[in-house]
Amino acid sequence: MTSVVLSLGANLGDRRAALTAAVEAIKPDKVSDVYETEPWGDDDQPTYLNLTLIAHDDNKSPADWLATAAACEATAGRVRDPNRRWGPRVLDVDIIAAFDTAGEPINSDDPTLILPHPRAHLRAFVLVPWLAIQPDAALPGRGRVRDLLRDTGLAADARTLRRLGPLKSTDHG
Ligand SMILES: Nc1ncnc2c1ncn2[C@@H]1O[C@H](COP(=O)(O)OP(=O)(O)OP(=O)(O)O)[C@@H](O)[C@H]1O
Ligand SMILES: Nc1nc2c(c(=O)[nH]1)N=C(CO)CN2
Repeated sequence: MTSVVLSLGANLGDRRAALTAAVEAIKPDKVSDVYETEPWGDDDQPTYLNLTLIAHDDNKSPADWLATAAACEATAGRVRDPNRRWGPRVLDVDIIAAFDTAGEPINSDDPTLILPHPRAHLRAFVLVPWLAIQPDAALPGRGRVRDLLRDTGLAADARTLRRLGPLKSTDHG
């Protein structure tokens, strides 16, 4: 069995619909509220809706989770622009961390699936929602999420996130 922490983001089209369809497909154990977040890495694009979730599956390997992520992105109609890194997208599903049955982190340096996600510790839009659903969350190799948000340059970024409430809520964009 693996459990995974996934970060979902959308900043094109019906952002909430894309997130909803993915969450329904993934059937997570816990889902954070939705946050509206400023674009990270490439400023010239619309704001994102982001959430973080925790899921488990007795039969899935990390590679199977990556296939699930890709299937959700394809269903949402994601088209990749090979010339633009961190550009806008209808849906992005990143695997932040994976854990085995004993709760031990699964590490990978295979470029098709790097675990834990190599940029997760730089992204308040991943860590703030994660901490909200798991107060003792720890990013393997980086320490407690609570400490990362308090002790690194992320604290300022964290304050720019706008919490919109649960995904199923009908208010907001
Ligand atoms: N932990 C991971 N989660 C998701 N994809 C990963 C991971 N590690 C490596 N990849 C690979 O990265 C490739 C590019 O992913 P993607 O286009 O979503 O990157 P990105 O979201 O633009 O940037 P970033 O990787 O910084 O989030 C994927 O096809 C996948 O094979
Ligand atoms: N706020 C925000 N910025 C991003 C996001 C995202 O999900 N949210 N995803 C990116 C590609 O991984 C690039 N930048």
